Amino acid sequence: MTEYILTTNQLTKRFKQKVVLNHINLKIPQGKIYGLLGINGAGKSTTMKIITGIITDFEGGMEFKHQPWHRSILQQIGSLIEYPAAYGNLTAFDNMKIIALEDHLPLEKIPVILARLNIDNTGNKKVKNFSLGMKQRLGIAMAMLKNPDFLILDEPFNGLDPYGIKELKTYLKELTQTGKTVLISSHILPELQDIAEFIGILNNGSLVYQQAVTGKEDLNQIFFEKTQG
Ligand SMILES: Nc1ncnc2c1ncn2[C@@H]1O[C@H](COP(=O)(O)OP(=O)(O)OP(=O)(O)O)[C@@H](O)[C@H]1O
Repeated sequence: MTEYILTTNQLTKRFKQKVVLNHINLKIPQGKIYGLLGINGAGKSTTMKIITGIITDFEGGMEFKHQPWHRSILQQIGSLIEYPAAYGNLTAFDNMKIIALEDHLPLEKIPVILARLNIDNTGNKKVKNFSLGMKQRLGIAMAMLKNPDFLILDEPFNGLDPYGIKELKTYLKELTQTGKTVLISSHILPELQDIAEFIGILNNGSLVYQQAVTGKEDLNQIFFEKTQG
C-alpha cells in the first residue's frame, strides 16, 4: 500500500471571485519525487503556499502523515517558494547562521550543506551580488538546514545552468534514497521528466492528471492533451 506524506481533500482557493484551485485531491507518496506541472498561472505556487502555511484562507482539507494538517508540521517541511528569503546584505554563511540560531541547530551543519549545494565558495560575497542560480542554491541550502522530511521547491531550476540542473537532480534523488519526499514544480516538462516518480498536472486550477511515472507513457503528449484550451 502506498504511504502518502501529504494528501489534500477538495482543496479550493479563490482570490475574490476567481477560483484558482478547484477541488484538488493531491496524493504525494512518501519518499518519492512528485513533479507538479502546469503552465503559467495554473495554480502551482498557490498550492505550495497553502501546504506551507503561507496562504491560510482556503476551502477543503489536508493531511500530513495521516494527521490533519497543523502549523506544527512545518518543522518537518523545508521550502523554497518564489524567491529565497535571504538577507541581501549578508553572506550565504550568515544567512544560514540566522536560521540555525533561530531553530537551535548546530552551526557545524552549515558548511556541510553549503558544500553539498556547491555554494561554499562565496566567502564574503553578499547575497545581493549573487547570480540567480547562486540564490537558488542558497535557498535550497536554507530549506535543508533543519533536515526536513518533506522538501517543497517551486521552480528550483530557474537560473541554474545545465551543470547546476544536473547537480540538483542528483541531490534530490539522493534525498529520496534517505526516505525524504520532494514536491517540485515546473512549467517545463523536460525539467521533471527524468527525476519525477509521480506527476501531477494542474490546468487552470484543476488537477487534470496524477499518476506514477512508468517510463512508458508519452508525458509530452499527455501534458499537451491535458492542458490544451
Ligand atoms: N495574491 C493573489 N491575488 C489574486 N490572484 C492571485 C494571487 N496569487 C495568485 N493569483 C492568481 O492565481 C492563479 C494561480 O497563480 P499561481 O502563482 O499559483 O500559478 P503558477 O502555476 O504558480 O504559475 P507560474 O508558473 O507563473 O508561477 C493565477 O491566475 C494568479 O494570477
